[in-house]
Amino acid sequence: MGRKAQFAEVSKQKPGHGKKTKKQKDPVFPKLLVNGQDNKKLSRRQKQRLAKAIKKGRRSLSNVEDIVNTNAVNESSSNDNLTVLKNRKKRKSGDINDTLDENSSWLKLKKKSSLNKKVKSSVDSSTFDEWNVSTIDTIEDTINSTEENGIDDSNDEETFKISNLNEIDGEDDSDDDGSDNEKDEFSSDVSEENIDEQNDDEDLLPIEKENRVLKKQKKQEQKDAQAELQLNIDQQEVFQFPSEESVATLQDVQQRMREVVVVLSNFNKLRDGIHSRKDYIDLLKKDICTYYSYNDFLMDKFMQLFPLSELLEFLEASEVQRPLTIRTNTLKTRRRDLAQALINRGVNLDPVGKWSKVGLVVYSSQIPLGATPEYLAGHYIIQGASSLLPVMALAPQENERILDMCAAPGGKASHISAIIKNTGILFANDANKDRVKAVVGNFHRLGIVNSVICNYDGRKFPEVLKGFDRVLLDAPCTGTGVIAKDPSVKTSKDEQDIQRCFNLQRQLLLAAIDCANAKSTTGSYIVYSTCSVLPEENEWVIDFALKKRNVKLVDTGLDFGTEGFVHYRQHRFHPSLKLTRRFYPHTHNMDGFFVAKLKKFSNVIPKTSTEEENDAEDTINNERTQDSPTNEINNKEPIKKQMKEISITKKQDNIKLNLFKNGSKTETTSLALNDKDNKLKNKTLNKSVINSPSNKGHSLKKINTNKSKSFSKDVEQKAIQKLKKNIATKKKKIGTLKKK
Ligand SMILES: C[S@@+](CC[C@H](N)C(=O)[O-])C[C@H]1O[C@@H](n2cnc3c(N)ncnc32)[C@H](O)[C@@H]1O
Repeated sequence: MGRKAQFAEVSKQKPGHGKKTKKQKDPVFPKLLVNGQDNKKLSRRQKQRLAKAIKKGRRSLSNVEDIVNTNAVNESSSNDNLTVLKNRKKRKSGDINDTLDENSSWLKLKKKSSLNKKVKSSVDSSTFDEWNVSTIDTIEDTINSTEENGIDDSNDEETFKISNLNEIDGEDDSDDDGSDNEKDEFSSDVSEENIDEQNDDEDLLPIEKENRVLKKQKKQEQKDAQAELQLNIDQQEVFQFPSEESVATLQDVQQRMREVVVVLSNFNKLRDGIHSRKDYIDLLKKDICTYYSYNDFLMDKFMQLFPLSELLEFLEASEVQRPLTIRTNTLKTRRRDLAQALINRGVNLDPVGKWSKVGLVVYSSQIPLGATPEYLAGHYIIQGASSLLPVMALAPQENERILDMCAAPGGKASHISAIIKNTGILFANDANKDRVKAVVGNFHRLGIVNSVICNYDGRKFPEVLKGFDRVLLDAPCTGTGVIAKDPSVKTSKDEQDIQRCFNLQRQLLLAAIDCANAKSTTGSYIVYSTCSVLPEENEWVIDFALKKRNVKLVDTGLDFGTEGFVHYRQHRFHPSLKLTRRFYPHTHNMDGFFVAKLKKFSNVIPKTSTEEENDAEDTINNERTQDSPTNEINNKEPIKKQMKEISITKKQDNIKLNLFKNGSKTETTSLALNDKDNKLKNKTLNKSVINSPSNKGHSLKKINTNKSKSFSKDVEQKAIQKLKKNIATKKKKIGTLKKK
């Protein structure tokens, strides 16, 4: 039964009836079995499998011995094997001619192929027994000599022996045809590896596979680094400015961005001599906007905020979503138990960092994290790592009265409740009715029972309720720190949005301060936070509050993050602003965030500021206030004009004297130096102190000559005259100093 081997030469296969007979050839047995000869050459795959199998020690010793025997070489005894090994070593060291061993009659090595070297090196470093090593070499040498000497396969005995080995191994060669043999080259290490890996992959544990992937990545990184190095070398040549007509692909744009950054980093040396620094910066800005899809306005803002190299890092990080994090609800479970429960469900997670005891970072999950039984039971809430920071800074205490002024959807508010263990009372407020519903849902799920959820405009909250021990203001903002989450920010923001935001933020912050009780025995702290990286929405707002209320900045208690700005471009903020904290996606691997902690030391609201607050409220309808940051930052014309009106002296003697002259004399507002000898001013001009960091010991008092009814016209005139005199003397002094 079955098909019979055709020992006679059959030139053509006869077509049969069935499918099998059409496809399958008659079995062919090695010719050696018939007449001791075989002209079948080994395919590359066969050779690889052979070498690998031996290397792995898969083949039994006897099989290999058989092969060696059939090679007609006297290597059956262990002594002989030793000899082969010795010869191999000698060949390596060049002590003997490659063909001086007993195989010299057929083993003629001219040069070693890459595979040969590769297998040898890997075998050398392995722990396989020496016998196998020598055998591999012998066989590989056979392969190489066969190929490289171009020995006629049909007459070659050893070739048969290797093919024989394949048959012993029982491997199916049906996929190896003649064309395979023609392509038989051992030149590409990479393809070798790939094939090796494919074969090996089946045997590997998942962790080993991951390790392999990591190694691959490392290799790729090395290659990239090399390419970058080359790029840097190339960039030593002068960068060619693109012509206006030239059309660039996205790749060209990316390359050009890097090149321009390099030129700008060493401008004098690397510039082309034709274009100015501004030309380069403009080109870079244009390219960045094209590449990352930002509008000009926001890119200007970021370019003012970050040095160029950091800017690219920030933009790159803003393209990638931050790792998903969850917060353990300690009202219901412990982090360890939650982690274990989620791991059991196939979630791959870790603690978020040493700085948090409740955060877990989730690398991968086989189930949606918003639908696990643990989630539904309220054991955790999905919350960005940076969202934990403001509540940590607030450090709420049990039994306190706490207000979260902008609470929806309730992530931070529920964190507060968990920390104070459902004691005291938490007011969770939000102006948006629909979003308040989310607070209700979350609080139910998380088991929060100490809260009052309300729906007021935060600016009006002091009229509703005051006297809180702590207030959290997680203010609405432009969201420039969370671009990865909401890429629409890239193109949707303009100057008006920022202005609208910081006006609202300033008013909300003043209201939050007014809600706090300075006489609280446990607190009287206000934490202000935003997910924006723009100073207009952060330092600027805090600086404003420092001037308008009896508050001071205190340490946030967060031991990481970068310090807030004290200087930003031409602007100077109160020095204590370095106590605030900034977080960036590119440096802290979390959303861009800002956190400031204020302590209220008096419930008295400085009187003069009410008028300005009203002014600020007016600006919510898109009017610009005098100290509007965007006004000063973006509109260079008003700054110059203002400077001309205000600036009288600067720096040299560390005193700033400012005089406002807006139109007619009746509108005049003046700022005068509060010198000790200036009794006139001390007596009459007891208005709010302006906390300018540049005052350095001198306080400036504000005189509103028009509105102040407390002093006579006479005193008013005297004050102005004395002030003018002072200014003249200062000017003179400065003039002489400058001359010197
Ligand atoms: C950044 S979100 C707050 C996120 C919240 N703290 C949390 O952790 O889940 C800002 C919130 O401020 C609210 N909001 C905007 N204007 C407000 C106002 N005038 N008074 C109170 N809340 C306001 C928005 O509805 C929004 O829910």
